[in-house]
Amino acid sequence: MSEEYDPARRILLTALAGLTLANVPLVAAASDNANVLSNNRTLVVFFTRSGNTRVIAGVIHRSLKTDLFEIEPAKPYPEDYFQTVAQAKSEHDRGTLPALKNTVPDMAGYQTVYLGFPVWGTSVPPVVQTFLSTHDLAGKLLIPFITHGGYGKGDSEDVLARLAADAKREKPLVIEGSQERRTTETVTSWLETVRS
Ligand SMILES: Cc1cc2nc3c(=O)[nH]c(=O)nc-3n(C[C@H](O)[C@H](O)[C@H](O)COP(=O)(O)O)c2cc1C
Repeated sequence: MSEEYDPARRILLTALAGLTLANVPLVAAASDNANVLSNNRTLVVFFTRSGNTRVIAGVIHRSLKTDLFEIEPAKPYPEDYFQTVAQAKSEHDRGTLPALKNTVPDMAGYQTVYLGFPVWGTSVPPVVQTFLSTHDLAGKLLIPFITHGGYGKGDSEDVLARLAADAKREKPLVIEGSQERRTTETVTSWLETVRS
């Protein structure tokens, strides 16, 4: 899995900075119909680690008044960035698809699905592949939004074509996001200076 970053690249999503989804209703979490909104035949599904994809999901969710579902693994990824990269690489190399914490209760009720994820190892993260393998998107309009750390969407569209073969697919939004690797390395170096 390639995970080399160019430190000169700009951090994107600054225009969207400050937007969070802290209080939005999630399909999986909603038990009081809080997620029943005016455009409830459209679902925004997303996976995120460091938050970039969540910001975009939130913009779509609020703009279109859709339902919202966060893909989460049953066993969370490590908090440490480098351990997560190692685990993701191992899953990728072995073809492991981690189990989901939750599934969408009524996928049949949605006509349009926006699907957002970060590029991991030049591909679709394994847990997003689990989502695609366990939800029937046949006949639905699938609109991907993909964030990456400067190296583009990789083979994401091929994976979507394979795992959602019977969905109608829209051209994805592909957008560069900030790199947790660079942030981690910068902060770690800074900590060394303030500690001494
Ligand atoms: C495990 C892992 C693998 C990654 N692999 C790539 C990659 O192959 N190419 C790339 O451009 N960025 C890669 N990135 C960076 C993310 O795609 C990028 O920072 C993304 O915007 C993060 O989205 P998020 O904040 O929603 O998690 C990787 C990040 C992680 C954690």
